[in-house]
Amino acid sequence: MSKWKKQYNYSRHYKKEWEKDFKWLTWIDNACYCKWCKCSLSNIRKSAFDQHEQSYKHKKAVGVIDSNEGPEEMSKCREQNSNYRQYKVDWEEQFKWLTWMDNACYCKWCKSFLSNMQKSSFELHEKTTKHRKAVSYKITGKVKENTENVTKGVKEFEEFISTVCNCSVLSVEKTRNMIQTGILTVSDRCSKGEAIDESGSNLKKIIVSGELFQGEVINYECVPDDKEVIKETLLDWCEKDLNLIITTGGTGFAPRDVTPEAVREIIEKEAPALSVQMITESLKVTPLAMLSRPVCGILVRTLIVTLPGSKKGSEECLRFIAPGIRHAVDLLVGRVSQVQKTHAELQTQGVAHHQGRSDSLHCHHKPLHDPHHQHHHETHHHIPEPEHGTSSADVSRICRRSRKSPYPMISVAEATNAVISAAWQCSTKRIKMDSALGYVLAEDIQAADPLPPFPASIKDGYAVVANDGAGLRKVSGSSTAGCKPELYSVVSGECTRINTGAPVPPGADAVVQVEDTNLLVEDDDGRVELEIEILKAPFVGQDIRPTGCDIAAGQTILTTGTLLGASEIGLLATVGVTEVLVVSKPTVAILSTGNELQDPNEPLRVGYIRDSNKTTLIALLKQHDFPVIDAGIAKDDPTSLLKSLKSALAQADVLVTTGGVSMGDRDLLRPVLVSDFQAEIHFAQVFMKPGKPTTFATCIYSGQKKLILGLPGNPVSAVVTSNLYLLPLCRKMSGRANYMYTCIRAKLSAPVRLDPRPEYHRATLCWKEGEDLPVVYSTGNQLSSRLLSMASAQVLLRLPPRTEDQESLPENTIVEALLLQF
Ligand SMILES: Nc1nc2c(c(=O)[nH]1)N[C@H]1C(S)=C(S)[C@@H](COP(=O)(O)OP(=O)(O)OC[C@H]3O[C@@H](n4cnc5c(N)ncnc54)[C@H](O)[C@@H]3O)O[C@H]1N2
Ligand code: MOO
Repeated sequence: MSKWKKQYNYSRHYKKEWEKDFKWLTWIDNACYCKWCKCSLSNIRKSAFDQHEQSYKHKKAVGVIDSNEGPEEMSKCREQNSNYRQYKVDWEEQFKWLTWMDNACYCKWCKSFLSNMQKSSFELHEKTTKHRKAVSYKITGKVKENTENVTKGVKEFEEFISTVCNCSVLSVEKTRNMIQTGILTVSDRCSKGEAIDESGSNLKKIIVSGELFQGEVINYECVPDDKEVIKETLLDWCEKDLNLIITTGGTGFAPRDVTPEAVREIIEKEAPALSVQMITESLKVTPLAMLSRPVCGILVRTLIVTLPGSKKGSEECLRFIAPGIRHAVDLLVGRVSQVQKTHAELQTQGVAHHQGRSDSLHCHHKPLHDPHHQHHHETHHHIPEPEHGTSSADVSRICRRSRKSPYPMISVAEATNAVISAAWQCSTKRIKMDSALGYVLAEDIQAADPLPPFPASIKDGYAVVANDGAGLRKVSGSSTAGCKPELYSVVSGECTRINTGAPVPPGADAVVQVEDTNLLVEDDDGRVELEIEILKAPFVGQDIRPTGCDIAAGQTILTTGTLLGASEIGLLATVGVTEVLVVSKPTVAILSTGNELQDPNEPLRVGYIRDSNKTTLIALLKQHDFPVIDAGIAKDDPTSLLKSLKSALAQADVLVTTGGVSMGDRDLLRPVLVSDFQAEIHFAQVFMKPGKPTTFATCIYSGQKKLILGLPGNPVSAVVTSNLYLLPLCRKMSGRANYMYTCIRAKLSAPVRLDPRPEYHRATLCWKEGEDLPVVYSTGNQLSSRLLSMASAQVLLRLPPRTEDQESLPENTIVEALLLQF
């Protein structure tokens, strides 16, 4: 047996023993309790155990339970306890998969917390996509971490996975969207071994092949036609959060056919259209399909479908419903991005023909949805929303809150990538040229007519016939800007006075600037030039802009994706395009959170501070030309937060909150987003200063995708993280190709001490005579609360984290500086 498997079984065995024999401690959620006196133990270190055993409360509780047995039981407990501790040491030494920190047990591979150490939760965890993804991620070497065990155990672990989980190690790509499936064959004969389960194994083969959808078979069992056994098995599998359960058998008219009845008793919602699809299609194959009684439905997040018992019938029925399975599962588990992708595909591709895989909603008969089904902004699917006014987030058990953030700490690059990847480009709209400044063009613009529309003079002077050379000219008229080009024509020996931009008259083929002429004859009162002398022989075309020399008729002057600045708007005016199609900008709502906050317009109350974050961020967005909504101040209680979030989400594409994202018992943003909005938290800890607890989540609200940036409450943290994440996000959504900030290199004017986290240090910028690079000056104390350090800052210096070898950077070090104004 492989080492992994041995360790695995060892742990199982140990836990069983522990649960059976050990009377003193127990685990609920991720906390350890004393069974006697029900005290929670903050950690499971020896010192804490010893101390607890000596406590009056514990001794009394032991005595109360059984005054005679108490002391004896206590010493048994002590013995068990020390065995347990020894076990833990051995366990940690040998078992590489799980580890303990404080009072929680977590998986070393994927860093997930395991809420308890019961067999079922371990097994369940091993099969999660997250865990297996992490394992395969490390094994395939995509992440270079300190994975001593991994490199040692690649082979062993592969073997372990294939033995224990009954499947092979999967690549990251493959595991991402796997539909975790259970196949339950319902047959008296197969369950007794009197017949071979061909249907179940055939379904398993089809699913594993990935031919229909990306699926993996987590459970595969054969049970008799016994309603209670079927129900029990299904309930057990649903508890493991399988995405899909397929039963085969027991759906007919035979007296013992009870699968539909069993399923109907446990599902919360029926999915009759799946049954209709199976029946409709099966009837085309055989009239006997009228005797099948499929029932499909949902229990929590698991879809259960009942297929007929025959190999052929079950395979056919699975194929009939396969096109809807992926989307159904995405909806059930709230895989927001996937749901939106499908909606977007439906919109853009319409009805495609089914070829091979059915892992999409494009089926060969007809679209499963109305072809008018819109992209996520107009989707009709109902992803659960908080319908009630009271938050369902339970934040009452303060003592048991996680003492370590359950979210992994990620780098700024990873965080940026997560935010940017979640962004979509806003829809397009036609707007007036005058309001188009700062928008991105969503169409090419062509010039309808040439510029100049006629040959125009480049100089103030005289339009002449070049061939006449230098010498005397009779002045026959004048062409001023705005006059009709054909007004005068020029013949040999004559010339016309002309101004810059005026049309060159017919006959003339050169312009001589006034500086290259002399006046010879004028009329009596000096108002009219009669004759002039050309001092230098002109050449053909001299000082004339030919028709269309700036812009040709039909020329594309601006292309899709161009950011409309002043000159671009000017070009629109030039060609007379006064309305343009542009990419809309996202609407951002800003919500402050905190009981201590008050409106800055009101006199300061005792215990309060003025809310500055909202004002700062609204100004920042205005400065960058993004529409912004003031979503007010939410109190630090789940229901107030829920109300404010609902109102803000109803109005905005992007919601920015400040405060309430750290580790305090009043930091409620994440619990409320998860419990009430089924939001997906993409990250909640970033390795940076300031901005460590920056949180990014997405959810569907009123059928529309929403992006939520939960920024830290500290005023500097909020504005720094806005520059790093919010502005690039808004630019990306507005269709800007260059959505990131600009960085330059600059020299430190003084030494700077490094922070343990990569720091975004506020500084001013100045060019010094003779320096090759600009020099930067720190704005002083960099406390995250000190907005003054941000006030005059022009750049954020990206400083590396402190290491043992490098505690500070000396003067003149060249550092990267992120420009705040560009
Ligand atoms: N145990 C831990 N505590 C903290 C950690 C940690 O990792 N473990 N992280 C610290 C860091 S870093 C930051 S940053 C802050 C972020 O905290 P929150 O985002 O939860 O924000 P609050 O606690 O609500 O407020 C922090 C600070 O900012 C003031 N504030 C909040 N909102 C505003 C506003 N709109 N205008 C002006 N000032 C505001 C608030 O009064 C607090 O002083 O957490 C650390 N703690
Ligand atoms: O990460 Mo916090 O933003 O340093 O103060």
